[in-house]
Amino acid sequence: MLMKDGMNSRLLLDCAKSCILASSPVFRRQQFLIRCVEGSIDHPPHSRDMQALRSIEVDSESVIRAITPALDPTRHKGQAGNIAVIGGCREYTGAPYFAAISALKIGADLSHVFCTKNAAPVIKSYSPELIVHPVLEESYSVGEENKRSITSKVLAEVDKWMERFNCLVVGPGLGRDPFLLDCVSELVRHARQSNIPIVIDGDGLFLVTNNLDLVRGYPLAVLTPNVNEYKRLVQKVLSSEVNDVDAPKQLLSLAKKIGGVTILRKGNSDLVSDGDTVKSVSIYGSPRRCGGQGDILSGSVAVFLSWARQRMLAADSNSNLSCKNPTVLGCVAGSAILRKAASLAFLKKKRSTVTGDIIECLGQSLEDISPAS
Ligand SMILES: NC(=O)C1=CN([C@@H]2O[C@H](COP(=O)(O)OP(=O)(O)OC[C@H]3O[C@@H](n4cnc5c(N)ncnc54)[C@H](OP(=O)(O)O)[C@@H]3O)[C@@H](O)[C@H]2O)[C@@H](O)CC1
Ligand SMILES: Nc1ncnc2c1ncn2[C@@H]1O[C@H](COP(=O)(O)OP(=O)(O)OP(=O)(O)O)[C@@H](O)[C@H]1O
Ligand SMILES: [Mg+2]
Repeated sequence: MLMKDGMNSRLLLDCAKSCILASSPVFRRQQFLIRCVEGSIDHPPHSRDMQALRSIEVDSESVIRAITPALDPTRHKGQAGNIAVIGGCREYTGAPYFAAISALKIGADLSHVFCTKNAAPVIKSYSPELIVHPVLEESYSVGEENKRSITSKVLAEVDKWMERFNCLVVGPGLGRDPFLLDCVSELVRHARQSNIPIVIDGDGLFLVTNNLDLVRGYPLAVLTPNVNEYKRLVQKVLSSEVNDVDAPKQLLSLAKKIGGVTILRKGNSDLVSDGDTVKSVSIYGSPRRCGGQGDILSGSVAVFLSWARQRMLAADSNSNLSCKNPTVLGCVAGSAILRKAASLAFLKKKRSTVTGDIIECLGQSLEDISPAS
């Protein structure tokens, strides 16, 4: 009977399946709430919790349909998105590749990677589709006396391109070398001066958590923390521990405290807040937790954010979406498409599903929601 008041039943069943696969007390509580909403438990004692769960779940498919641009023959290369990933070092070459190729597979026209010199040939060898710039340097390869001139060179190299990018993704596979992170801090400042949206993920969050002024008060910044990264952020900003019982409220105050940046807290349900509103995406994904899914998410968010921004800036924009913040819309759409792709990949590959399999399903998941023609 609770379905009648606007609940999306498929969405709830998706949500329930996801929770069944999880076993922590918090997930069991969510599962219980969903069964209450479905009506399979008669007199739920925590109706306020149920209402909270229902009120923040967003119709992510409508969001995707509203912001995905038509494939218009009058548009030229770059208009559907020109994305740059800043990441890739000695240890990690997979993460920046996953983020950058996902951006292309969602529908961006161009995808760049700015990485360290030795990571570049490896990343290039994964795909000829990516434009790879071997510009970053780590401490071990530079003498103390060269640091300043190398930083200027890196900034000049990236600045040549900066104005063309619709969004930067900073951090997948970036590593934590102090000199490299100093350089990247400067790049973030330059992007901010140029009003370019920035998605901060992975080691970019390590950098930003220790230097919050880089993003504080910048409405075009999106942070996409996983469990560890979120814990560090909460400890640093709120001087408290993660509160799983009142997760939306804590996320809201965290985003507010950093001056209205948008935060996508990844987990069983993905929660999104810009300090003003909280949305959740709980559609069924996959029980496989292979590394790299967060990288797909960051590349996807970058593209959808760019599309949402274009749509919101368009003079004829008359979308009736309840939320108009393009960073929130980008996060919701990115989360939903990753989850759909993960679910499709798991149907085919089961326990052997890896990140590449999910990337292969990105196109189909978007096509199912917003057909190309
Ligand atoms: N195929 C690939 O190339 C993939 C690469 N990936 C890339 O990996 C990077 C880290 O991301 P992740 O998700 O492993 O970080 P997270 O859960 O905070 O850490 C787990 C534990 O490890 C530790 N730790 C991490 N980095 C450290 C470092 N540099 N040096 C020392 N310690 C470090 C950390 O310790 P703590 O931070 O608590 O001190 C925690 O205990 C990031 O760039 C990501 O994009 C992933 O995207 C997956 C696919
Ligand atoms: N417990 C979970 N149950 C269901 N889905 C989850 C769970 N945790 C994460 N996910 C899904 O996986 C996506 C990536 O989250 P994850 O926590 O794996 O990021 P990450 O650790 O940054 O990944 P990466 O390995 O790329 O760095 C989330 O957006 C969400 O859709
Ligand atoms: Mg990650």
